[in-house]
Amino acid sequence: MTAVETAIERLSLTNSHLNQTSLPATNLKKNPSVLSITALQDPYKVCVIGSGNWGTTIAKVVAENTNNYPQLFQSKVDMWVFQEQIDGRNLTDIINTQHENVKYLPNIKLPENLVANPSLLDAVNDADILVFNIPHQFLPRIVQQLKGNIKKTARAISCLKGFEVGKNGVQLLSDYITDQLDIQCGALSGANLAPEVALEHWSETTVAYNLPFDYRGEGKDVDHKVLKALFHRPYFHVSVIDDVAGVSIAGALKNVVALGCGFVEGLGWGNNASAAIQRVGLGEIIKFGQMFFPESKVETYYKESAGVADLITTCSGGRNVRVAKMMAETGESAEYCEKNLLNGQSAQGIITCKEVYEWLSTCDKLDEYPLFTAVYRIVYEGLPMKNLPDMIEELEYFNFV
Ligand SMILES: NC(=O)c1ccc[n+]([C@@H]2O[C@H](COP(=O)([O-])OP(=O)(O)OC[C@H]3O[C@@H](n4cnc5c(N)ncnc54)[C@H](O)[C@@H]3O)[C@@H](O)[C@H]2O)c1
Ligand SMILES: O=P(O)(O)OC[C@H](O)CO
Repeated sequence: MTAVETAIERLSLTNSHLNQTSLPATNLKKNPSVLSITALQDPYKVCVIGSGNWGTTIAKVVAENTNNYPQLFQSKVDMWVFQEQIDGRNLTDIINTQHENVKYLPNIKLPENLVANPSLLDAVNDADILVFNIPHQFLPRIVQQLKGNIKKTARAISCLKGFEVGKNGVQLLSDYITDQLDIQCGALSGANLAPEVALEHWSETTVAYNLPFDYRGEGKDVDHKVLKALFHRPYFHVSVIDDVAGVSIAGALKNVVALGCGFVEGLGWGNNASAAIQRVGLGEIIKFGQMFFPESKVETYYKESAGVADLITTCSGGRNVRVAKMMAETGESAEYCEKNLLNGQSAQGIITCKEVYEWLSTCDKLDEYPLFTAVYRIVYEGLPMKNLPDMIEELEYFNFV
């Protein structure tokens, strides 16, 4: 036997288990763990505020689970819909009869216990859990309407990706909801392109929530187990953690990085350039978290779906990258491309890069965030995209003496 034949035989022996097809399943995967959870006398009523591409998708996820766990949740889920007319019919009527959101999530069958409601105050009436899911530019007006009209004991989860920048400086949207409505609010974010989740293609997400000081105890209040039951599906795997800041920062800022990736993609520069933008972007995301939200944990950015996984998926196929690519290919403005490409949906990076720029400018920190600054200047000041490498790199030149 030659040395090569010996090596091949050894390799095939070592790998022989790979050819076995009859191994018991328990040898291939971890035993599933079981969460024990207290059944409730008054199951929680859940309301989803928003009905866009992600709003409708997460409402579908939630309604499937409220149907599954009658010990925990009332089956009916109200989804507040910003009313609009589609071919002369109310969008809410179409959703409630066809069980499909024909404008924002076409061709996806919605559960019948998901009810579209055009009245915000009626939808939130008596709700114990509020799931916020709207483009964040509309949040201030919505919380104004909710003030004094929600249950005092309600808890909330924000699925929004963005910041509130105002007189309180830069704020997480979950903190803004807590401040405005005096209810505890966590965050859900992950590598979750809505069309894929809606088709029930497997993905992961991260839910972050802290028990409030007035936590009423297990079986009486929302906790990590309740949130897992509300959001986890066989195709949508949920990890529940405490780091609300890390989850929210990563979710908001990856949209700015995705615009940068869209620019280089539209210029035809390929995958290497996109990877370079993501590398610099991840660094600026982590630095932003450590500088302005020191309670956020660095490990969230690389361990959780809300971190680098969301950055990768958004920069591969999200709406922000598509809008920026069209800007590069056509020379049109961000607003024009968003309007013409997205049929009423939003690319949140366009607003977020402005908010971040204003905040960094206030803090005199623009120099430390060259990518975020460059993206803003390209979108709002028309700087040439082809200068992006120079804008984000500290080049060292040779000086011959
Ligand atoms: N789409 C995704 O893949 C995805 C995934 C994860 C997270 N998110 C985040 O979820 C949030 C919501 O995104 P989306 O995809 O559900 O929304 P979207 O981008 O589809 O926006 C459309 C929604 O905005 C609503 N709207 C329009 N004008 C309004 C007004 N004046 N007042 C209130 N609502 C109005 C529309 O009715 C519709 O429900 C964003 O922060 C987004 O970043 C989106
Ligand atoms: O389509 P985008 O760019 O808004 O990104 C969608 C999600 O945030 C991806 O997780």
